Amino acid sequence: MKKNYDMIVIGLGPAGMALAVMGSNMGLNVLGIEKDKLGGECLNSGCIPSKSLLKIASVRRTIAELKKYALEEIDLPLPQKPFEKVQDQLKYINEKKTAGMFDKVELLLNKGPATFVDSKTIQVAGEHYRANQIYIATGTKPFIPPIPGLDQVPTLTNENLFELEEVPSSLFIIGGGAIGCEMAQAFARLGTKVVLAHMDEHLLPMADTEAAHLLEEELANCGVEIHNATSISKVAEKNGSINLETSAGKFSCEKLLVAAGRKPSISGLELDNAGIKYSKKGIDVDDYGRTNVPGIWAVGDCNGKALLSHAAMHQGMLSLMSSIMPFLRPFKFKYDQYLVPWSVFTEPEVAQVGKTEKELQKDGIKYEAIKANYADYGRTITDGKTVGFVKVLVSPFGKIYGATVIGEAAGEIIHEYILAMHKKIRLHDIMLMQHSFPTVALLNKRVAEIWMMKKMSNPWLQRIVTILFRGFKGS
Ligand SMILES: Cc1cc2nc3c(=O)[nH]c(=O)nc-3n(C[C@H](O)[C@H](O)[C@H](O)COP(=O)(O)OP(=O)(O)OC[C@H]3O[C@@H](n4cnc5c(N)ncnc54)[C@H](O)[C@@H]3O)c2cc1C
Ligand SMILES: NC(=O)c1ccc[n+]([C@@H]2O[C@H](COP(=O)([O-])OP(=O)(O)OC[C@H]3O[C@@H](n4cnc5c(N)ncnc54)[C@H](O)[C@@H]3O)[C@@H](O)[C@H]2O)c1
Repeated sequence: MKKNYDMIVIGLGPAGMALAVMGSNMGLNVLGIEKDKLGGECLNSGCIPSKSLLKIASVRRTIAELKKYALEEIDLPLPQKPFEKVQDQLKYINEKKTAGMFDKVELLLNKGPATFVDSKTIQVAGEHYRANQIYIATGTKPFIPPIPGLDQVPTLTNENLFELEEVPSSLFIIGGGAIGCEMAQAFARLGTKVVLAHMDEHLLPMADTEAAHLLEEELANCGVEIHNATSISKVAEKNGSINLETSAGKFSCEKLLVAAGRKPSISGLELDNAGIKYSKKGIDVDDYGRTNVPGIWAVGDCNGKALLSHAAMHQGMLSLMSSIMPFLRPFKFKYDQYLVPWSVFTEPEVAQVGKTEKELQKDGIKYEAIKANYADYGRTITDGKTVGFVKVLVSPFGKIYGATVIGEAAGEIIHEYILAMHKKIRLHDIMLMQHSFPTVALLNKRVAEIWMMKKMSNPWLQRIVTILFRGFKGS
């Protein structure tokens, strides 16, 4: 028997959740299909467990630094089943928070993967379901690089990392992206000897180079051994240890974490049955998230446009709006009309919006880089958080091309620049806006003041100011 719906959503991570919950709240008849757990990778094996582990590790680090805060030093506590704590938190969020959002959605949870029968029909566990609009939101899986021997040894990825029973004595991480950096710091702070190696020139390959170098220094201060621009030629297991041969030397470790990027999770969907086009990068979509087949959309990480939860949710919202409107042109539903910021939750945090210096140089755009340092501000000094800077890339007239923040609360204060760039607010507007003192966000105003003061150091401007000032005083 076929069942008919207004919309079917395949995969209930951030993208699918946004679609299913918003659609059902608009009164549509929605079927949500999830082969595993509600919340997808983000909630179950990505953003949330990684932040939970980072928090435990950060508290341990604070205890190790008690002397810095004029407090008596105490023995550093050993981790007490941190992964159980992480799993308890996931269970709480899943059962008490996420599940309640789906009360108006018909759910097929844990009944098996969805596969396409044709462009309007989906099959789950032998049953057929139909809808005129079908949204694929199946996310990604860890990419395992083709390194000889890697497929013969036990590896950790984000899919099993947070289910460990014990904190390992040593961990080798392949990958210096967001996952590699966050987990390197978390495990090092929990007492693991961590070595991180990756192919790129610096950590967080997409980041501002200066911020990446500062992060590298800070991770090294936590005890992480980092090898940039390193290739790994062989991996093998012997007597319970994993041995690696790399261009930076030979290494041996108890556990090996692979965090070398992602691949789209589309195998098993039988996309060919519906004639949907895809590549290694993901399902092909246009600017609105539409596949080549009318009525079928691919939203979130599975289309390979941006591998971030907030982008996945945003795409879900935009694609749903696009499905409602008969004419798309006048509405701002194109994905690329919106900036995609990102934050990495190490200490110091790293956050970015817009272009980096490298990108502006490549595009031949002239810019000024204005920086305010955390080390020069009373609040960050009293907090003991002096590592970091706010860097804004700006045109001579204050147009903001991009901003990088590295330091305490970077992921929070970057939002001022996201809004500024989104609404075309210039740097002098930020200077003229009062910021509450002594918040970390006041560093954003300080950057704008530094920019303005730099302008005022021009001898011609100084002459004009002097004439005007004296002239008015005299009148
Ligand atoms: C360790 C780690 C930390 C991260 N931290 C952050 C962070 O701090 N901030 C951030 O923005 N992003 C972070 N990310 C990225 C973030 O998790 C993803 O961008 C986000 O989860 C993508 O959402 P999505 O809805 O597109 O897909 P997913 O969350 O991957 O959800 C896809 C869902 O589809 C289901 N599915 C797949 N195939 C089928 C099928 N055939 N039938 C039914 N169901 C199916 C899957 O089971 C899954 O539940 C992190 C990722 C990792 C791995
Ligand atoms: N805080 C966050 O927003 C956050 C946190 C974690 C993950 N994520 C998302 O998850 C995605 C995946 O993260 P990731 O860290 O796995 O990947 P990534 O794409 O960010 O980085 C990949 C890393 O793996 C290295 N690498 C790839 N192949 C290699 C090889 N053969 N040998 C050695 N090194 C190799 C690269 O040099 C690079 O350092 C990211 O795109 C990110 O958007 C976001």
